[in-house]
Amino acid sequence: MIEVKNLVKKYGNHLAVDHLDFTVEKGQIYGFLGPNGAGKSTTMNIITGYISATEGQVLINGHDIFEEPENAKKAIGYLPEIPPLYMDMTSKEYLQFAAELKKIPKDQRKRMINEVMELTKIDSVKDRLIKNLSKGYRQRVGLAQAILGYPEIIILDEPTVGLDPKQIIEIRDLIKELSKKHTVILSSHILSEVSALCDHVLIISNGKLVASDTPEHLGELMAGSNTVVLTVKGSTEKIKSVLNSINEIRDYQITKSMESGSKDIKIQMKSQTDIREKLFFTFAEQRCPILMMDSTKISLEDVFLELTSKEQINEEIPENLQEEVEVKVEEEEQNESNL
Ligand SMILES: Nc1ncnc2c1ncn2[C@@H]1O[C@H](COP(=O)(O)OP(=O)(O)OP(=O)(O)O)[C@@H](O)[C@H]1O
Repeated sequence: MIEVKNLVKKYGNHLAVDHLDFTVEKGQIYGFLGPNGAGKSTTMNIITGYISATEGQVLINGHDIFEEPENAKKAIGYLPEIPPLYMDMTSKEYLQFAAELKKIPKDQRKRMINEVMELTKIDSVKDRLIKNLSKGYRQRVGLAQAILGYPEIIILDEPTVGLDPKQIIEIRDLIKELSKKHTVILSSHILSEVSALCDHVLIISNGKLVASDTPEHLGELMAGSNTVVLTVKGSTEKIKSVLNSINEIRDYQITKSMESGSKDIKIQMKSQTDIREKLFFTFAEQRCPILMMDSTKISLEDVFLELTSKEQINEEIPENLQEEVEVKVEEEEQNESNL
């Protein structure tokens, strides 16, 4: 439905979008997530034909947004970060103007405008000048404009920014409702919003796509997901032999504990299996008492931070760290025995 191929956008020397590739399938809500300045708005502005790309291609239902803009844009309704509203028009006048621009047939305009005003709950302010509307209502007018004509794809840049909690809930409910018939792409830096609303998350950092998956799957896949932390009494050698014998363990780090003769261990599992009982019995067999054990699950917030902080993008890092940590522990043990 939307294919973004090798998309690049440079502002002067600044690379705002760095070779993006992704596909958006029909009938789902996609969350475009990233820190400030990551390139979300730039990407959305390119997909919707607002600005040009430096390199790459965007196909909307097979139509190139740059070469066949009319055909491509027909399928898209867009609410930019700052809705392009005309302050001296009333809400209804603005929607009539938008209907003309969208070339909605005259005999359908009135009905469609009434429907979107009802959907976005702006009926009560339809005759008020936009400049006299609150931010929340202006946002709704922008949204009404985006869904006018029922385009297949609705793209919303930060749709709930500046709204009060009640309005946020209403707009989210509306987005859910829209997703029954439309494909929705929304950008946000509110993680709970993306978690709650989206079927699929695209995480962008420094113009690059760093993850593309369901919110649940992202949590499971990340290092640290389904993590168990323990404090165990025993030598590093014995602890390692126990940990190496458990297949479900993907990765672990051992550090010196505050408790004398003990080690702190952080374990990442390969899957969502609960291995706490197995750990208990295997350490017990080796006569290594577990002094503390706790399991944690990763949130989308952790995934976001991990993926968007430059230092940790490389998945190799945990393994390298593990080696460093192990060497450190061994050195410390050596020092202890020398004393
Ligand atoms: N017209 C422009 N001229 C020069 N640089 C720009 C322009 N528009 C955006 N940028 C820069 O490109 C980068 C990406 O900006 P963009 O607005 O796409 O990010 P964003 O992810 O939408 O951020 P935010 O969440 O803050 O809106 C930023 O570093 C920004 O300063």
